[in-house]
Amino acid sequence: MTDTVLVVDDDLGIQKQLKWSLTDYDVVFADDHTSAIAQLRRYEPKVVTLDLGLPPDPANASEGLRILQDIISLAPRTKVIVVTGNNEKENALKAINFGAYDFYQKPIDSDTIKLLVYRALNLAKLELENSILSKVRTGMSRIIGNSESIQTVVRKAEKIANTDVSTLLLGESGTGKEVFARSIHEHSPRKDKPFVAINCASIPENLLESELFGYEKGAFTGANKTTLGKIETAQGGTLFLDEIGDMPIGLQAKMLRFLQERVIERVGGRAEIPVDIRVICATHRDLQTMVAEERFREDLYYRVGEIPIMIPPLRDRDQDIILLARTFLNIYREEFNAKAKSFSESAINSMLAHKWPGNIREMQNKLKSAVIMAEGTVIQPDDLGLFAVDGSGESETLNLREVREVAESKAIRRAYHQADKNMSKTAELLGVTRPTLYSLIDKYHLDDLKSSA
Ligand SMILES: Nc1ncnc2c1ncn2[C@@H]1O[C@H](COP(=O)(O)OP(=O)(O)OP(=O)(O)O)[C@@H](O)[C@H]1O
Repeated sequence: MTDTVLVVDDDLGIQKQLKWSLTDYDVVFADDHTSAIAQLRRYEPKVVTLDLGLPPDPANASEGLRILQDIISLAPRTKVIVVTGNNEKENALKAINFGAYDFYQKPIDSDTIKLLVYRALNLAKLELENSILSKVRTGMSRIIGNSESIQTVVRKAEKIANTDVSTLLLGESGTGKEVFARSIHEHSPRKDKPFVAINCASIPENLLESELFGYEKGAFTGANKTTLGKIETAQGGTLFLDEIGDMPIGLQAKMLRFLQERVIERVGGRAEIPVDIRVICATHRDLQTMVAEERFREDLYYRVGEIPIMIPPLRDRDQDIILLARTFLNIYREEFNAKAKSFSESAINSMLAHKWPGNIREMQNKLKSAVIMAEGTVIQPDDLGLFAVDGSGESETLNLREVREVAESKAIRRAYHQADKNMSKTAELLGVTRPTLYSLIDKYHLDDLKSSA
């Protein structure tokens, strides 16, 4: 089948020229926003050439950039080659920043454009193949993210999915611990059996035992019938104990026995009931410190954490921030039938600069309200409740103290990752002493750097 190339240009002469140059392809045309989007939907071209100077604003690039953003948000895999006039380098760079594949300047040279289209098409095909392959290969499709940090964790999770070792998922709130637990279950031999989740922090202490272990009729006032606990209902499958660090110390001994001997007794019962389940635990607490402070049993700590997995915070996942934001934008746009379709450059920069203390859950909340609140089709930093920042990640504020804080925090974070989280090396890279580094970390509340030091 011949590949289709969409040419968006209002100049008939150029349309003709491109048609003659691109004889190996089916070339279809559009000359404004509406027809461009209609052709995109109809032909789903892998490659688009787009003139930036289009009506109603042919002298500027605004309409072209708007079309570009819409193409990228509707069909992110499309390779858009932007055509600009002379001396429009700034717009060309802007376009690349918005996700254009490449640009070239008029006048059009037949051989150059042929080569560009050929290469763009090859790349688009390769990416498509790769994405199909990687879906088959990794399968953990619930987990969105291409960054090295998240892919490393996915690979670990895939390896342990086939085993029955107890896994302890560590990470800040909202980083996706439950998503990982479910994915591990779905990729394990237990996948056709139940996945049962219980949050130890959300159930009052006096109820947690019966919730987990079940109870016999008459075990306590109100126990009218024998009731299975979460552990028994997970029989054959996986039990996910979220916020294990919040388990009362009194219950930890009973938990340990269940994990060691794989038998339980219901509350008020005597019979030992054998259970065959995989256990995955999670916590955002520092269990090692809790062990040192005798708030968490050491033997239980080793039992639940045979293999600990650290899920990185969102701020350490590079471009995944944008990938996730685009994904949630598409989901919420459909859910709320809203018109917001893309992000302004400043919104993208502000998301990349934000620390995301609430991680992916915070991003979901911010995007939901931005999609609902945005006035136009393009989401601005304001809609997200974020400060506008420019391309270098610097805050637009003129307050020198804030400017310094943003710049220094960013440099510290970069050095820290470049130094592989080694504090001495980080200090060296920054040209400060270790004590100075620690005091800056305190001053700017970069707490996550401190805890993993
Ligand atoms: N990589 C990801 N791709 C897509 N969605 C994700 C990803 N990680 C998390 N989410 C979504 O983010 C939300 C929070 O994830 P989840 O509940 O798993 O986090 P958590 O670490 O268990 O949080 P908490 O510690 O507060 O319980 C969920 O709606 C989840 O679907």
